[in-house]
Amino acid sequence: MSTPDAVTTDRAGTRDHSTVGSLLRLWPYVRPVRARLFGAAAVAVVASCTGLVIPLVLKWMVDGPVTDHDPAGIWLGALYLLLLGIAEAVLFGLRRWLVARPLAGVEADMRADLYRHLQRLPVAFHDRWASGQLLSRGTTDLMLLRQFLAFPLTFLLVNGVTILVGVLIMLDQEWTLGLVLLAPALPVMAVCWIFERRYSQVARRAQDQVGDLTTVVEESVLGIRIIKGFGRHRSQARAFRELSRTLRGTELAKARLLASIWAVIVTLPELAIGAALVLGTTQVADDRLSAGTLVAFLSTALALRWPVDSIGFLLAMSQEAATATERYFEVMDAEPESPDASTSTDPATAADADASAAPGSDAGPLPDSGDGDGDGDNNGGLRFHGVRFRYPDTPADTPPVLDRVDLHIRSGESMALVGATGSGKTTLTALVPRLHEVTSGRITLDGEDITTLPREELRARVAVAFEEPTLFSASVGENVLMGAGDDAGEADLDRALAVAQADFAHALPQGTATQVGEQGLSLSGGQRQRLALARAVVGRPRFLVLDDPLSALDVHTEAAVEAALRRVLAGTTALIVAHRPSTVLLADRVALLSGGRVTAVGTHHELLRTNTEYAHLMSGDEETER
Ligand SMILES: Nc1ncnc2c1ncn2[C@@H]1O[C@H](COP(=O)(O)OP(=O)(O)OP(=O)(O)O)[C@@H](O)[C@H]1O
Repeated sequence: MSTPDAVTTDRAGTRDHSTVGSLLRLWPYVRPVRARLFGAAAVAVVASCTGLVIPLVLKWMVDGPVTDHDPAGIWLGALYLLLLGIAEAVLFGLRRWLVARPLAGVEADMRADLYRHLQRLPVAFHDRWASGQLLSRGTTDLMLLRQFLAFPLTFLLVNGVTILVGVLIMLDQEWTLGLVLLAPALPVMAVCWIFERRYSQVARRAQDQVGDLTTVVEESVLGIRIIKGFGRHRSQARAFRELSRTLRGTELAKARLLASIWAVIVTLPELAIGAALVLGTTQVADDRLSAGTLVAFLSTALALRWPVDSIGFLLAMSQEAATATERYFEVMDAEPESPDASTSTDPATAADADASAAPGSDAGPLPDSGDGDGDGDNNGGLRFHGVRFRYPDTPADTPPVLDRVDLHIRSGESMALVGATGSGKTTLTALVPRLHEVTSGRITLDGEDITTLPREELRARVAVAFEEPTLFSASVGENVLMGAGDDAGEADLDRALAVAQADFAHALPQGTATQVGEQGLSLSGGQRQRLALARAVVGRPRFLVLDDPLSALDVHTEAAVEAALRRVLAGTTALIVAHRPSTVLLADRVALLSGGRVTAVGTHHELLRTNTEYAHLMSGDEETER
């Protein structure tokens, strides 16, 4: 998994879209609600322009009823102003009502798509990406996008139109004063342009740092036992503080940029209004301008203050939304698991596959794997043919983890896989359900190449249980039945629990309906392992791949589990990663993985006699076993 820092620099370096270009990618999600969004924008434009009529009513009042001392006219003018104010408020309320529901829907759809996509991305992607980065994309970034669609998107348009209409009204009132007010337009636009470029970089940095911070929090919560156990809370807190200080620095840089653009955007127009006021007053004194016109002019200028002032933070929010869009699509653009009936999409993988001269490699006939079983049944069971595997992210010149692995587990047989730590046992088991794609060679189930099977079917045939059992926040029963089809019921659950020697589940406070917490933390390691095993067997799989799933069990429970497994799953072909002789003895035969290859296959006792490496690996617990 990448370090948080690596993720930050990595992702920040990928920016090559303009703000508008990035935001346009939201269109497919916005399309279904475009009518409401455009309707809301139109309503907001009308509401905002309604506000601009108020200065015109004021002009009419000053030059008319006020000058003529006509109280009835003044009351009428006041009524107009009241009605205009109410209309403006109602229209803005209507705008909010129009967008609230559809935009919540857009956010929910994008989140659902992200979640669905994450499920379809290969394990290699998840190995590479820090979970906090994914979490922050699914939460903070999507929230920023909804806010952008609800507010800055509309108001950049509304304020633009309002400013345009306001300027036209002012030019119409008195063009000389209008030009004075227009003078700051060019410098303000130049500042906005510079701001947009600078802000985009800091915004990206800040959002990546939020992802890094989320990763640290998540890891600290998940690893709280380790942190406490090793007394690492201080160093963990220090790491968190440092990241959080860095984020604070970035946020302050954002604030500084925002403050400087705000200073320019507010100051220049204010100076222009001041200048127009002086100029207008002299014109009124010289009788070249009516007092009402000056009042209307200045009221319009003041009414435009908010639309102009808000441009700074509307641009900032848009920039953050563009960054959020980029971050969202970085995940969405990642290639999902290669489609069924094909091999890896990794170019290095393809090159390797071409270059491979391994026996049994792609497209050739399936020769005897040379496993020495001599049974003549080449196709039954689970078979590895010249399998070679290198992790996609490792440099091309590093030796592959697995190199020309040939192994045949006969139908109905259980094979233990033994090897030194780091020899690639877990990696080999992950290839069977296609959690990773072989670099070259092939794996067959009853003669069928696994790459020709739809993934769903493959994973229904092959059940897996890993050493580190993950339980979800659901009931015990739901966790176990995850391993079976929708039609599985209580009887299947009870049978699976019995096979996995997990009858303790019935004694839990609410029996199998008891909720187990995040990762089943309320259960012991051995209990969790047994539930994970029950999940693996509940669907009566034809093939079972167990990555040392009994490591947390005592020898007696382990023997009971295996005896039950043998009885109930008589027709199942199993590959079981084993570290202890007690586990190895439960299998029919043992394969030794060494230097990326299967170097010996035989029974436990045969290998003990004939293979020194095996004998060495098995020594230790050996004596207790005999
Ligand atoms: N996602 C990964 N990316 C790159 N290399 C990896 C990845 N996962 C494992 N490796 C490397 O592959 C090699 C084999 O690892 P693997 O987990 O398969 O060994 P193992 O035999 O199961 O070990 P153990 O007995 O300790 O569980 C190791 O050198 C490991 O560092």
